[in-house]
Amino acid sequence: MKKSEAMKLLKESREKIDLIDEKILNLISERTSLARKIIKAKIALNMDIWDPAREKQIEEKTRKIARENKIDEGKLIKIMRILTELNKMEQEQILRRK
Ligand SMILES: C=C(O[C@@H]1C=C(C(=O)O)C=C[C@H]1O)C(=O)O
Repeated sequence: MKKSEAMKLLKESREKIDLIDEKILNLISERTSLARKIIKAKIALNMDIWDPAREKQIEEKTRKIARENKIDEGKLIKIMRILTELNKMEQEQILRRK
């Protein structure tokens, strides 16, 4: 591959990653903001913030998608655990403000 072609390929790929990253971050924000509705429902249902059964369901779905896409299961699980921790933190903050 010529250097100029390589530079063009790198630039175009990074531009695509930038767009994907922006979508991912917006989706993370949307996912986290759902904590407001979820904690409201949990208060009415007298439910704990932490729901291990639900998190197990999410983990199993994550493992399935990781296998289907040949992505490291452990790493994808870690990412999802961060997202669930983020959501639980948001629920706890809302609860403390009530
Ligand atoms: C969002 C919820 O609260 C917690 C966070 C979860 C998540 O971020 O997916 C899942 C289960 C709960 O531990 C929920 O109960 O659905």
